[in-house]
Amino acid sequence: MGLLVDGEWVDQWYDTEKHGGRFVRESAQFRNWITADGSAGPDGEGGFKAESGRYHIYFSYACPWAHRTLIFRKLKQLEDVISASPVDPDMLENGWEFGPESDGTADPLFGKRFLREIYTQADPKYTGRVTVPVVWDKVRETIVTNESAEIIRMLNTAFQEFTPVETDYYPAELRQDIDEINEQVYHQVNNGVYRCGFATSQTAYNEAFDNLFRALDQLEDRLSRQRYLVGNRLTEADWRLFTTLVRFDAVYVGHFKTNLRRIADYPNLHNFTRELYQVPGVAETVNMRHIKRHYYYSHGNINPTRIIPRGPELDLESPHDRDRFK
Ligand SMILES: N[C@@H](CCC(=O)N[C@@H](CS)C(=O)NCC(=O)O)C(=O)O
Repeated sequence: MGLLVDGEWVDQWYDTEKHGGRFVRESAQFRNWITADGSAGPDGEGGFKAESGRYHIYFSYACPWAHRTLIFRKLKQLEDVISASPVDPDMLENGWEFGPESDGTADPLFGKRFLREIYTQADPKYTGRVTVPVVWDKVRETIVTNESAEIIRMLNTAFQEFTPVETDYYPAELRQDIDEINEQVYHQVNNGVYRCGFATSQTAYNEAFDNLFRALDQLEDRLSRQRYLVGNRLTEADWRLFTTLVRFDAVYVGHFKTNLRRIADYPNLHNFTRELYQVPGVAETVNMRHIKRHYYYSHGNINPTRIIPRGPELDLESPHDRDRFK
C-alpha cells in the first residue's frame, strides 16, 4: 500500500504519527461532476455530460465507499449505461491491482496492471492516494471524480434520460436532514471504524471506539422509532450507513477491534441492514468473499498471519421486521 508522489509510486502506510496515532483520511482530489447537460457541478470544471457508454467506474467489492456507487448504479438501473469493473481484493505493496491474481478482473479499458496507472494517465504528476472508486471518462480520457459521496449524487440525478427509475434518493425537501445525519454517520461510523482499526495509539483507538458506539446506540434508538434514517423513505443516508453495517460483523468487529457490540446485537440496526440487503439487486453488490479477503489479507500490519476467519455466520436473508412501521 502506498501513494503517488509527483507521479512516482512510494510504498508507504498511513502516517498516523503526526496526529497522535489517529488515522486522518485525505480528501479526494478529482472533483468534477457529470451533469445532464454537461454544465459544471458544484466543484470542478464542466464538460462531463451524461451519455450512455461514456463513463466507467473502477471499484472494489471490498470497499464501503466504492460499494455505494455500485448500489446506486444498480438501483438506478444504469448497468448498461455506465460500465464498471472491480479491482483485485488484495491491496498490497503496489496498491490496488487489476486481477485476476486472486479474484479480480483485468482492466477492461487499457489492460493496465495497477490502478495507479489510471491515475497517472489522468495526471502524470499526481500526488496523493490511489483510491477506489474512480469514474473514468472514455471521451476526454481522464478521471472525472474519485469521491463516492459525489458520485452517488451524480448517479441519482444526472442520468435520468437513460433510466426508467425515477426514485430520488436525495430529495430537495429532505436535503438538510440528510446532510446532517450523513455528517454524523461519516465521521463516527463510516470513517469511525477505520479510525478504530488504523489507530496506532490506545488513546486514538479509545476515542474512535467510544464515538462509534455512541453513534450506533443513537442510530439504534432512531431506527426503533422510524423505518429509515430520514423521512419515511429510503434515501442516500440509509445507503451510506448500510455499506458499513453490512461489513461490521464480518470484518470490523474482529479486524478493526470494534467489538463492544455486533450489529446482530442491535435489533433495529440488524433488521434495517436486512431490509436494505433484501432490496432487489442489492445482494448481488455484496461480495463477502472479497470483503473479508481484502481487509484480513491486505493489512499485514494489523493481521500479519493473513489468516482469514471462517466465521461468523451472517443472517441477512431472514425476514426483517421493518414493515412494522407504516
Ligand atoms: N473519499 C473517498 C475515499 C475512498 C477510499 O478511501 N477508498 C479506499 C478503499 S476502502 C482506498 O482506495 N484506499 C487506498 C488508500 O488509501 O491508499 C471516497 O469516498 O470515494
